[in-house]
Amino acid sequence: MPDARLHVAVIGLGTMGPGIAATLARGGMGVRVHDTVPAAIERARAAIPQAGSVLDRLGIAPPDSGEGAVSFHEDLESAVAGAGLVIENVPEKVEVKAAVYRALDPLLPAETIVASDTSGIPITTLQGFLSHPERLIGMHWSNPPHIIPMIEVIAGRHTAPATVSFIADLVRSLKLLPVVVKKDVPGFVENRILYALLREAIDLVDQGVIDEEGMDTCVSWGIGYKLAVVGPMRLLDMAGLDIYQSVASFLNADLSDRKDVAGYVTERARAGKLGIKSGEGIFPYTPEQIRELQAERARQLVAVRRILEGRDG
Ligand SMILES: NC(=O)C1=CN([C@@H]2O[C@H](COP(=O)(O)OP(=O)(O)OC[C@H]3O[C@@H](n4cnc5c(N)ncnc54)[C@H](O)[C@@H]3O)[C@@H](O)[C@H]2O)C=CC1
Ligand SMILES: Cc1ncc(C(=O)O)c(C(=O)O)c1O
Repeated sequence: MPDARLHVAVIGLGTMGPGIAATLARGGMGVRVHDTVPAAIERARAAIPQAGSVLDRLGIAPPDSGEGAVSFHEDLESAVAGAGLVIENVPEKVEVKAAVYRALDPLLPAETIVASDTSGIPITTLQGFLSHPERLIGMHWSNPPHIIPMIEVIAGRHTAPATVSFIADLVRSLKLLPVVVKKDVPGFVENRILYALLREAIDLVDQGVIDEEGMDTCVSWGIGYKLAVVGPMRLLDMAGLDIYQSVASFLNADLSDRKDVAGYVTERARAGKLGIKSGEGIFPYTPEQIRELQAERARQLVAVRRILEGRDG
């Protein structure tokens, strides 16, 4: 069972790392953060307290022992020294993660747990790059990680049951929601659902059935809004399995089943249009718009979560 004296190393300080570090520190854990890019470490020095202020608005208080300290490390060795848990948050490329695990191997005792925040690389694949694979596990947070309470916990073929229990208990100790995924399939559960939805959304925009703004309004104020309150399996009962059977009997055959990535995405990515991180993707963003957008999204997500948790409204 993890306790507040646990020291956690967070490796990779891009989109996900700072929010994860802030959440762990608010849980009372000592957190050491590392990135190979000094500028990312410097950005994290501001991003972590910003995430902490959102945790304040969520009403998430530290334990009686107080908030954990966060320290910033340009070298991997000092970041992981004494860590009971290492959370890997480097880019979603097997070779990049493999290089991190090879670098970690000589630095970690055999019992130190390594948790990957991978979006969907099978954990069993990653276990091929780290000694003592029984201590490697998937711990898939969602963006923004300091706000979304659900964390997928995924065992690879070699992950020890005690490792699964440790991570699930740690998530609960943070007052978050662990979901133990029973099979190590690509994309686990959340991203298989999300990527099926995104594939269909992109296809419909690409076909001219709807434009980008209309798509976002349709999904956010329709099914997205409803799914925040009624999960898909309960929704089947709410709509009626007879209705689902009738609609699916003709619709399933018409849904996108493409196996590649749509040109709508690859063309933009090739042009360097990656989204907020590059100032333009599907939509253009000025730095001020990005700040306003991220602040407004945090405000709205906090308000919705407080209502769903029964604390407001
Ligand atoms: N962006 C998202 O919405 C989500 C991403 N994830 C997953 O989390 C992981 C990280 O994703 P992002 O934070 O979005 O990536 P990112 O590209 O924003 O950040 C990755 C960070 O890792 C650093 N890095 C690269 N190689 C490194 C190394 N060898 N050692 C230390 N740091 C290194 C980079 O400098 C960068 O700051 C990926 O596996 C991703 O699939 C999970 C949930 C959501
Ligand atoms: C587009 C996209 N891809 C992956 C993830 C993830 O959860 O890994 C997310 C997310 O919302 O966190 C995402 O939006």
